[in-house]
Formats: sequence, structure tokens, C-alpha cells
Amino acid sequence: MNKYPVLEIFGPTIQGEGMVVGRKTMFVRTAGCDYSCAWCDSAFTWDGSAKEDIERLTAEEIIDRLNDIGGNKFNHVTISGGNPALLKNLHELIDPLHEQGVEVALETQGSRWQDWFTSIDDLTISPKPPSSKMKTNWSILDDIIHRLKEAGRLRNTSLKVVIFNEEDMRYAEDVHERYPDVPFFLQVGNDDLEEDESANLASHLLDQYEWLIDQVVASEKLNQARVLPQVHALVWGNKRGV
Ligand SMILES: C[S@@+](CC[C@H](N)C(=O)[O-])C[C@H]1O[C@@H](n2cnc3c(N)ncnc32)[C@H](O)[C@@H]1O
Ligand SMILES: Nc1nc2[nH]cc(C(=O)O)c2c(=O)[nH]1
Ligand code: SF4
Ligand SMILES: [Mg+2]
Repeated sequence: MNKYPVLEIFGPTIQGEGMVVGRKTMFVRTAGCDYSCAWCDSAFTWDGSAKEDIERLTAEEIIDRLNDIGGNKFNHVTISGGNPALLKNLHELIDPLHEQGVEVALETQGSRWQDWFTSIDDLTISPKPPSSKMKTNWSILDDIIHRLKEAGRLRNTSLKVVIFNEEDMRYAEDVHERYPDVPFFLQVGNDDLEEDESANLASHLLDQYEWLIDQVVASEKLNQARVLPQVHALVWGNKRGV
């Protein structure tokens, strides 16, 4: 059996972001990322700071853990990271979850393709804007969107760009223009990962949300877009495991 590097299994909570925002879900967070975004809110998955907490678990062990923690109180699991798309064979986790009547979502940045993407029920691809300091490989992203389209999976797919400034807005417009038939989300960037008072963070993020709404309203290229904050950040601040 393959083993997967896992840093957190938690829930039930709500999906705080994107295409199924508000959906009750469990989270499985894998370790390791091929990016190092300047503002990553989960940097512990790749910066070495939580190295000791990484567990190598089989799909069966992950499912046992989900059932132990979540009981009968969930029917949706979100796989995030890090970049879970670094992992081959994740169908070993996805297929048994489906057999158990559980839907599976994925968070990834669009830097790698895996064949198991076509079994994901809610697939969020989140290419990174200039503020992240990462560079988008457009030919890989084109290939991923093309494969999903060919497989008839666009109804299960969305694009989500996190926005910190006006340069990021222009990048978001480019992404949406390039893939017009993929549902498109803009998300408020959290630029205060050190704030430990959730009320202070919420107030700041709501101001950022208003700014982002104003930007989208003013754009002629984003008439079909959706604008969302990270709901979990508004409710629980920078807390981990929620
Ligand atoms: C931590 S990432 C893990 C999955 C994958 N590596 C990715 O980036 O899509 C999950 C989501 O959180 C978003 N995110 C990370 N840091 C953020 C921040 N400071 N503010 C808002 N969203 C953030 C990412 O853009 C991504 O959509
Ligand atoms: N509640 C909640 N919603 C989320 N949506 C995406 C998350 C992530 O870190 O990938 C996340 C998370 O960590 N918590
Ligand atoms: S791609 Fe995702 S996990 Fe990796 S550094 Fe960027 S935000 Fe963090
Ligand atoms: Mg998160």
C-alpha cells in the first residue's frame, strides 16, 4: 500500500473558500509543495517548521482517521496541502470514499496534472498571481484545463485567484479571459497572518473584501466572476485546523 505524507486531518468544519463555500466538510492536509508563495497561509506544510508532525499514512489509515474524528457527521472530504497534486495514486483514497458515499474536493495550484483529478467532485485550481512571487507555467495550466474539458469535468472544476493588489487583478482578468468556460472566483488575500485576535483580523479582511468587490465591479472583464472572502478566516481568524 502507498503511504501519503499527512500533516492534518480535521473537521467537520465548513469549506471556507470558493466553489462550494459553506459546505460541511472534513479536511486532509498533505505535506510538501512545489511552490513557496510569499503569503502562504499554510507554509508549515513546506517550510520545515512542522517536519516532526508529518505522518506517513495509507489511504485506509486516512479513512479510519476521518471516520474516528468525523463519525457520521460528514459526507464530504476536502484534500488540501501543500500541493496534493504531487501525490500519485490518490485514487486509492478517493475511490473508497466514493464507495462510502462521501464526495471529495481538491485544492491545488495548477502546476501538476494527475489522472485522479477526473474523479474529484469539486476541483479548485488556484493559479498564483504576481504578489505570490511564483510564476505560472501557462502550458501546464492549459494542459490541465484541456484534459478536464476533454473528460467532461468542467462542471466539477473552478478557478480561484487570491488577490492582494491591482497587479493581481490584471492577472485574474487574464486567467478568466484565457479560460472563459471555467467558473471563476476571486478571493480576498489575507496579508496579516500574524494577527491572533480574530475580531481584528475579521475587521481588516472585511475592508479588503470591500476593496476587492469595488475592483471587480469596476472591471469590464469580470462580469461573470464571483467574489468571496475566506469565511473561516472571518470566523476563526488565523487558527489552524478549522
Ligand atoms: C494553502 S493552499 C493549498 C492548496 C494549493 N497549494 C493551492 O495553493 O491551491 C489553499 C488555498 O489557500 C489559498 N491561500 C494561501 N494563502 C492565502 C492567503 N494568505 N490569503 C488568502 N488565501 C490564501 C491558496 O491560494 C489556495 O487557494
Ligand atoms: N475551513 C477551511 N476552509 C478552507 N478552504 C481551503 C482551505 C485550505 O487551507 O486549503 C481551508 C481551510 O484550511 N479551512
Ligand atoms: S501553492 Fe498553496 S501551499 Fe504551496 S506555497 Fe502556494 S499557497 Fe502555499
Ligand atoms: Mg487554508
